[in-house]
Amino acid sequence: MQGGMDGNPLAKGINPEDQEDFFIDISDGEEAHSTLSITVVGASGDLAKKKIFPALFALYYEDWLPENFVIFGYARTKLTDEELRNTISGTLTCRIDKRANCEDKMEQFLKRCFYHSGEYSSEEHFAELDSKLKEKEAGKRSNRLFYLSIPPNIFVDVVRCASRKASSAKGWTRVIVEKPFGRDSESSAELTRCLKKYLTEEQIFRIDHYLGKELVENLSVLRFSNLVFEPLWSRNYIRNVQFIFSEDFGTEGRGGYFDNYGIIRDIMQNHLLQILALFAMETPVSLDAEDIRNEKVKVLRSMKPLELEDVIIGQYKGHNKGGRTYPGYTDDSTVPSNSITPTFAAAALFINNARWDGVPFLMKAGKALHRKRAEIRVQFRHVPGNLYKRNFGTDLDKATNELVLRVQPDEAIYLKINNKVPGLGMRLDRSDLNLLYRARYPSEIPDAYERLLLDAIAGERRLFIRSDELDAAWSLFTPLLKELEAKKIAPELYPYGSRGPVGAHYLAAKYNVRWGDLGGDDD
Ligand SMILES: NC(=O)C1=CN([C@@H]2O[C@H](COP(=O)(O)OP(=O)(O)OC[C@H]3O[C@@H](n4cnc5c(N)ncnc54)[C@H](OP(=O)(O)O)[C@@H]3O)[C@@H](O)[C@H]2O)C=CC1
Ligand SMILES: O=C1O[C@H](COP(=O)(O)O)[C@@H](O)[C@H](O)[C@H]1O
Repeated sequence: MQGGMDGNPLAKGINPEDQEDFFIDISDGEEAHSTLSITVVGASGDLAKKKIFPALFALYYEDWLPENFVIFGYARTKLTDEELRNTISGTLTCRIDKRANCEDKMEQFLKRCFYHSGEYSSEEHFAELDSKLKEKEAGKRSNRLFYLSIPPNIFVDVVRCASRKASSAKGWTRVIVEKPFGRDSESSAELTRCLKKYLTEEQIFRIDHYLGKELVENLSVLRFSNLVFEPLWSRNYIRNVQFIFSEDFGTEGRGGYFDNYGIIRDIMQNHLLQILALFAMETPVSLDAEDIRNEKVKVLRSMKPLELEDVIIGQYKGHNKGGRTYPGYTDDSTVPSNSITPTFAAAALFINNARWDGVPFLMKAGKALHRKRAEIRVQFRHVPGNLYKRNFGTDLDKATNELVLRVQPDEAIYLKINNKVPGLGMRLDRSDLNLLYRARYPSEIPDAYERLLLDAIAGERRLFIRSDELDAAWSLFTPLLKELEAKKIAPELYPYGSRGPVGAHYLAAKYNVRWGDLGGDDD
């Protein structure tokens, strides 16, 4: 395997118009003689329909894909090429939908989409796929990307078959692996060991789609390119940092998967921890993938593994509201009725290094809560000897600055500041300096999967998880997960659509923290 197209046009700030040149320049001058084949394994599934095909179409629509490309769907379900195309065009909803010529572009895109039905552990079926790929590649140098959008228990079978029978003979072969990467340190290490029998680390692209979200990508820009923020980024000025994920729906349809994992593995150990590592890392030597990932690993290794006392867990229960019945987690037919799997968790984490000593990093993640939201909240310390102290009464917390990065929905960055209310008196007000993306930037925000697919095609690994990062992440959570399971700790129940278990408030209060998303002025 070798990387032909190194560097990401997006990351390097290259305009879409210059993109053809970009690919030609760095892919050894053979664009016209090379092809890109993308095989979506598990093409009949939910993620493929919801995210992967729409992202590929958006990339095609905006001319980010190279001139010669084909897309194959692979799964056991028997489908014709036409049926796959109908599924793609029928279910496709993405940001491009309302653009000019969308239908024509879709028609052209669908002509590049094909399907092969096969078993996941059959080398013979992957050899058949290889023949079809070769036919489309027509003797050109071929780069092949496999996207494993399948349950993890079949990752290794697919990688074995694909690497033995369908890897590229003349170009690179890369594999995007969806989460979950194991259930704990041991199973994750075993998965990595098995994958590495067939692939090098450079060929494995472990995806965490939160790293592809616009605001997460912007986190480093905000910090490292603004003098007003970088000097404040430490225990000297920051009192606590909060990483919050909430969904206003339950496990609907994914209960079978979810019950085996729970919210800590589903959201905290990966999405929230990855954001935390990006937030807290030291300045990397450069923007190179290895330099960034080196710094993230250092942060993760500086953290104290979670203990039971640092965590509270919850599970949503059914209830009636406004004449509507909301199901509880265990009402889901794919979930055991006595399940104690957490659908909510809050945790306090600490980084034992000079920059962050003593600063609580709080995480909160839950399903079936009162709203859908993902955000990073940075609460700053009090102003020492604040001249206006008496204007805030006894509640000094109301006078502290807070920086909020709203990852979704309605992306925004805002800073809560104290301001004088205009008028003759001296009344202070907490106001927002607000950068609301939809007001500032007219263009739609690309979906995370677009960015990540493009990165994988370009061989840019910055936003993918390296195996040592994964080990470090699991080391933090594995002892806690084992203890929760061994002791069969029952989650605190919370009503579907509520703000979650009260325990989350007590946990925060233990560290003198208030959740910024609840009870505040932007709640
Ligand atoms: N859906 C989502 O929102 C998200 C999903 N993911 C991850 O992405 C991957 C794909 O997710 P999703 O599309 O929801 O998964 P699905 O359960 O829809 O599975 C994808 C395809 O895999 C095949 N499959 C399913 N179960 C089995 C099985 N037990 N044995 C063999 N094949 C099976 C089916 O295809 P066929 O029967 O045709 O072979 C199915 O269409 C998973 O690893 C998931 O954890 C990650 C983030 C979000
Ligand atoms: O990885 C996952 O993410 C989704 C939430 O993703 P988002 O981009 O819609 O915020 C979550 O619903 C799912 O449980 C989890 O596996």
